[in-house]
Amino acid sequence: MTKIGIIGVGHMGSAIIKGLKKNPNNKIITENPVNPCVDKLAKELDFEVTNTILDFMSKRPEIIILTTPAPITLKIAEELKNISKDTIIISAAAGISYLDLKKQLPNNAIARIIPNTPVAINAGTIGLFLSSDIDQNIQTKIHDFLAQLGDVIAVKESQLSIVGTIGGCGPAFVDVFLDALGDSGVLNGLPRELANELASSMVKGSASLAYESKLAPSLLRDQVCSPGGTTIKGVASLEKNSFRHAVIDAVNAANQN
Ligand SMILES: NC(=O)C1=CN([C@@H]2O[C@H](COP(=O)(O)OP(=O)(O)OC[C@H]3O[C@@H](n4cnc5c(N)ncnc54)[C@H](OP(=O)(O)O)[C@@H]3O)[C@@H](O)[C@H]2O)C=CC1
Ligand SMILES: O=C(O)[C@@H]1CCC=N1
Repeated sequence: MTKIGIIGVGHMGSAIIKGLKKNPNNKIITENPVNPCVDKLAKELDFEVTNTILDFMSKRPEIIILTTPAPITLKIAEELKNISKDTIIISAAAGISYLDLKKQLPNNAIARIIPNTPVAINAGTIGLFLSSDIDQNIQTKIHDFLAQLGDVIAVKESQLSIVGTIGGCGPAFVDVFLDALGDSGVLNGLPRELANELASSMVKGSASLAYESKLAPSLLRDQVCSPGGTTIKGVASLEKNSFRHAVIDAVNAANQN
């Protein structure tokens, strides 16, 4: 049994809990200000809730994941200063540096991650930064622990921001695309539910083909565009409307910390 502590049961914290609960060997203890929604979720998913850091620390979690709003994450880290030095700390707070976290918790192994909401179904993309001063066995333990939530992409800390923007913010950009695809189905007479199912199934399959084949997206696109056919007309329309530039611009806008 691994005792995992989650501080901050909001959107990201909840998604991580859902993913971790698939493994019966994970025992989840959380800390969050009193919130009936968190208590309701705790009943549904069967995890423990505490409302103070002191109470939380008394449960002796082996691994702590910080999914609190970025601006208060260092304050939370400071409140954890009496935690056992063997406790592994994993911060999901975007933009909070390793050195700043290390100043608060100098004796603990600390990892920075940028996960994404698909961790809820163990299909996440998790950008990971591990400092080279962390013992190799602990690095492996952290990597293996996170792998139960999805694909772990280990990078330098300087790369974590863009990795987090594409991997962490990306689901929202894909959701905008899915929503627009659904609208186009409804515009052409499909019921909304069917249109949304069609759109998400198509994106799931296209992403899996790109991921598994490792072919460049431009080659996969060429395989769909029959000469003089319908798809190339749609692709030309996307180009006319600066679709690719809009995507690049969205990532750059989100990546400005
Ligand atoms: N959402 C995402 O997809 C991703 C988020 N992240 C990171 O995760 C973190 C949380 O984001 P997100 O889940 O979206 O935000 P939410 O606002 O949904 O969740 C934040 C949670 O933290 C709780 N909280 C606030 N203050 C405290 C405190 N003092 N002690 C304990 N818990 C507290 C809030 O409680 P309450 O509201 O009940 O008061 C809330 O449940 C951020 O640092 C963000 O950068 C990283 C990658 C992806
Ligand atoms: O919107 C945010 O700030 C967080 C970080 C990555 C995804 N969500």
